[in-house]
Amino acid sequence: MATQKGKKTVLKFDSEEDVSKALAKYTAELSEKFIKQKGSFTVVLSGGSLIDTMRKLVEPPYKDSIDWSKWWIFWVDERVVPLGHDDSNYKLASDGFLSKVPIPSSNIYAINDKESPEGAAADYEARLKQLIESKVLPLSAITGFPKFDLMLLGMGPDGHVASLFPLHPHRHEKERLVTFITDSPKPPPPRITFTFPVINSASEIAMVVTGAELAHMVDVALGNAPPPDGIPPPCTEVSAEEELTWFLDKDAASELQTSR
Ligand SMILES: O=C1O[C@H](COP(=O)(O)O)[C@@H](O)[C@H](O)[C@H]1O
Repeated sequence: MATQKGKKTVLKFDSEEDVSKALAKYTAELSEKFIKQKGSFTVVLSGGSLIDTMRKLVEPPYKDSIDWSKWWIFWVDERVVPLGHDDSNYKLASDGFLSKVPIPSSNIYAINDKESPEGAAADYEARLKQLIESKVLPLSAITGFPKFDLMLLGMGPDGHVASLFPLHPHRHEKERLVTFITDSPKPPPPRITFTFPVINSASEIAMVVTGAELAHMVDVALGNAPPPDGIPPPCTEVSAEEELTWFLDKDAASELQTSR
């Protein structure tokens, strides 16, 4: 069971465009803070709508002011398909974000797409462990799991985060850093995903949620509505060591507003 260790902040914006602007400012400020503190910035991406909402980060003034050479990129989840496939979270990020900024390619941790889901999860976990050994990734003093600086998460209408789905037992995984599934309810079925102990060890987490179809689940995630079938969805388990910040547009926050 995740414990709420850090602060939780809910930010509501008039439009998705305003979320995009605020997310860029927030990310740029964290980049500056962590690079000043520790000489690097480790960022974990999701797939889905997040990458488009990150678009303002690759525009002026941030494109030219961020020290991209100090960034390290990881994926909280990935579909086990070739990296050039349209379903690949790597391809999505590569086309919409990574190809536009000078992050060293050796700092970009795509999955090994030649492996099975099980092999790809084991390979990704082993590469994270090497980064722990080489001190690129510190361990959380609270959990002993690797501590990333920033995780940028999205959420599905069923309340899934990463590839941790409501009815899948791997959402309860407590030992592994990275696990896999072969039967995701959302296509494509084979995926790997960070586990909750890793997600919840991050310093900062941004939950970026836009669109009316997610309004009810936002209400559930923030504890204002009961979970469907009495089973709290994965989004209710997210917490960060320093701060969890929800970025919502007016549509995603629409049920919150009416319930107040
Ligand atoms: O399948 C996935 O879905 C979630 C949510 O996507 P969204 O389009 O509703 O924002 C995403 O966060 C995850 O990385 C992805 O693999």
